[in-house]
Amino acid sequence: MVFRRAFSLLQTRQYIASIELSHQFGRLIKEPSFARRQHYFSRRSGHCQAPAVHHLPLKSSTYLTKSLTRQIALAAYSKMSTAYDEDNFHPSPPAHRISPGQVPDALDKSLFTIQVDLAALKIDQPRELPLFRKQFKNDLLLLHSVSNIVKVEKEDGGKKETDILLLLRPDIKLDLSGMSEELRTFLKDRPEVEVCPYTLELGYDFWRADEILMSILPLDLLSEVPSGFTMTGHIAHMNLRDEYLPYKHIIGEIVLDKNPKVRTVVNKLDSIDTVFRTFEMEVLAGEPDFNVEQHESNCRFQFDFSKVYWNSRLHTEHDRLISTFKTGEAVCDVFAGVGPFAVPAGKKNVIVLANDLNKYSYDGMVHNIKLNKVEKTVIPYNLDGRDFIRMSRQELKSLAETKKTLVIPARSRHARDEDGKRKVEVIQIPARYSHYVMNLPDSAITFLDAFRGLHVDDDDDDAKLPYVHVHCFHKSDPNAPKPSDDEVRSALRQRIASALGFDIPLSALSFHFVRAVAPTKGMYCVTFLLPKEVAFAKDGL
Ligand SMILES: C[S@@+](CC[C@H](N)C(=O)[O-])C[C@H]1O[C@@H](n2cnc3c(N)ncnc32)[C@H](O)[C@@H]1O
Repeated sequence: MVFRRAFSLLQTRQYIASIELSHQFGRLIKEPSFARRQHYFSRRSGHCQAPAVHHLPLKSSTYLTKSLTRQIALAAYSKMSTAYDEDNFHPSPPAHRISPGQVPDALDKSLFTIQVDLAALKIDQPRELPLFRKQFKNDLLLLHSVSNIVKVEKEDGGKKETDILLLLRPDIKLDLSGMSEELRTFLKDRPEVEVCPYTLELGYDFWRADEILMSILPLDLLSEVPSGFTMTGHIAHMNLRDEYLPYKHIIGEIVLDKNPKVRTVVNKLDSIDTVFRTFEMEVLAGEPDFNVEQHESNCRFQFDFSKVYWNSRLHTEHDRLISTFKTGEAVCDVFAGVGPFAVPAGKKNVIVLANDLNKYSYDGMVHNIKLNKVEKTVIPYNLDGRDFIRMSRQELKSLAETKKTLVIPARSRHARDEDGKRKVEVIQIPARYSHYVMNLPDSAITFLDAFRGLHVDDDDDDAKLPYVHVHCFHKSDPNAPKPSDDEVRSALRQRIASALGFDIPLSALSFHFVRAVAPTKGMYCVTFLLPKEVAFAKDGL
């Protein structure tokens, strides 16, 4: 079947992004997903009027390689030769392409203004406006963030007057051509409703970041316009590819202008630090302020983004694991960062012993424990992960023996008992952990040997052992076919078995795919009950 995909000029730009996305995941693009995307984009943009279409004669089996993606994108974009398409109103800012040698210090925003000549109805009876808008809605200008009602002040013989204009679709002309029969008949019956000219100005504020970037970047850089970023507090964090670096400050300025919540735009300078998972960053635009406040899992986190690890894309993973922890259970968070697992779990009255080797992460965690009032349930440590696992068992045991219970006031001040006193929850401190969380995907598996013999001093060898949630990356060979799920699982099992010094069967492991970090690199969380053979191994510790 021939895969003929029609898409509008406006949608072309979204199309570039969506092809790129699908390409990254190496999927064959199928017609239904395109249809859904088209629907979404046209709804979102509001540019739904009679779209201009370009038929792409692609076969359904066409695999969109990077170069094909670019060719399609450029072919489609080259059709957007004029800033304003007469028949189909999908405006784009005028092109002012800059080259690497001529990058201006700042963007001249006045260059992005276009004027569009429209026909408008002069409404003599303002109370009729709602009626007009309803009855002739298909004849009216429909453009996101632009009102189709305009008030024009004028002076008539020293007297100030205001005309109310209702802007019509751009393909409707002053001679009434292009309008619906209904409106034409109406105007015949109501000669007092005049059709007059109106010049609409669309300036820098109107265009989206990707539209401006499309109009300034060289043609060969249009296939992956870098308007995407990850937000951490007020910081937009970009990951610009080398070819976009000459334009980095202009790109940063546009991102800053177009996203009201962004105060600082940074670019990652080098690959992630191997020990503490932090990275060097450069400020592209805005204030050089790295102290952020981020909200996640109903908690507030404050930290210096330049000194600690934080990834806003992990929030679903944080929530997923936190939802498996039950009130009164004990959790050991080996690589806790500034507390995205530990603090929300503590808020659920889960007892958490949380550790991070990075002094700044540890300080951030201590701060966030206080900020979220979880001092009773979350205990911070600043140790190496292996040492921490080894002492974790004894630490909880002594806590359970010395403190025995935690008395935690109800979070709500309004939760009162019959005597009017604030309600409290009394929690028995367990002697055993229910969960170990190990989110250091690059190397967490290599710490698993620390579990050998961890329970050897236990009196009761039948008591339930903890779940271990170990995060890890799986990298596949970019030149080989994509590995199957079974192949990935088997490879991860082998690494875990070798670190545990125990041939753990595949059936004892459960695998959760967290996210694709790169086309050939996936992040996983592997969960298993600590095997008895490991916990009671005589050769450990
Ligand atoms: C990927 S981050 C995860 C942080 C947090 N759990 C989260 O989900 O966002 C890994 C953390 O492990 C810490 N870390 C790295 N090596 C460590 C080690 N040997 N012992 C303890 N913590 C370590 C880093 O400082 C970093 O905060």
